[in-house]
Amino acid sequence: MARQVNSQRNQEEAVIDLAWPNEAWSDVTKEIFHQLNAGTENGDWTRHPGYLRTGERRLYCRNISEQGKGFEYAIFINKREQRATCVCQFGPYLEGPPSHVHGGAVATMLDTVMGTCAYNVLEGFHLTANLNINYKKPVRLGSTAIFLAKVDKQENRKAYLSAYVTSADGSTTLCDATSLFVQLSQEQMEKAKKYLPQDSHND
Ligand SMILES: CCCCC/C=C\C/C=C\C/C=C\C/C=C\CCCC(=O)SCCNC(=O)CCNC(=O)[C@H](O)C(C)(C)COP(=O)(O)OP(=O)(O)OC[C@H]1O[C@@H](n2cnc3c(N)ncnc32)[C@H](O)[C@@H]1OP(=O)(O)O
Repeated sequence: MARQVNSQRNQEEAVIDLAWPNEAWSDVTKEIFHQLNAGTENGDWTRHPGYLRTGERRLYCRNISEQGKGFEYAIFINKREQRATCVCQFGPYLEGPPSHVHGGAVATMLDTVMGTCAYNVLEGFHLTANLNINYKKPVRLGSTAIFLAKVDKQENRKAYLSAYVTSADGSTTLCDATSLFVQLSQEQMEKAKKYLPQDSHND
């Protein structure tokens, strides 16, 4: 269920944590969510809240407010292992090839899962400098996929990540990807400060 989280910044703007099962989630999506969420019990994994802001700005992959029509997902982070795992169900508004998911929608989730991984396990803020994707199999619209991302190496401000996407049962690799995220310099952070939410809700 979505959880209302009041944002100190702007009372009329509700900040709702959508990274929870809702009635649009299939049994498969819910089952995988509960398996991943079980990993948070011993503290190895944490669930990354997925905020829907009801103001004029929205995180792109949280912008379709009709439940189940867009990206339905939750991301879990393992800080010590520098990894992230995401369960994602692709709604009917994400169509590319008939009855299959648009490659840009899959790219969005790859960018988001690797970006969220970098954001949670590395120091500072990183932006995507490069994203390479190999699309191995088409993804059926309405299906559930699992995204697994990790930090492979860091060189100064550069962080190299890789990810792959599997079918819900893990038997089929749908995509694999690599990316380069670059940490914002002090000077860039100074300029970026005005864009960062004042409260703790950075997602
Ligand atoms: C606006 C500020 C916001 C701050 C908050 C940001 C993130 C955290 C927030 C939320 C996270 C939560 C959830 C995540 C969800 C979604 C976010 C996903 C992430 C994105 O969706 S984010 C948007 C798309 N992204 C951009 O909008 C970036 C545009 N771009 C730039 O802003 C600059 O391009 C930058 C900063 C990347 C680098 O610029 P720069 O001037 O600071 O650094 P420089 O160019 O010197 O590069 C340093 C070293 O990286 C090497 N390098 C650079 N680019 C390369 C490439 N393409 N291939 C190979 N190597 C490359 C150089 O070769 C050099 O290497 P070396 O040091 O070895 O010489």
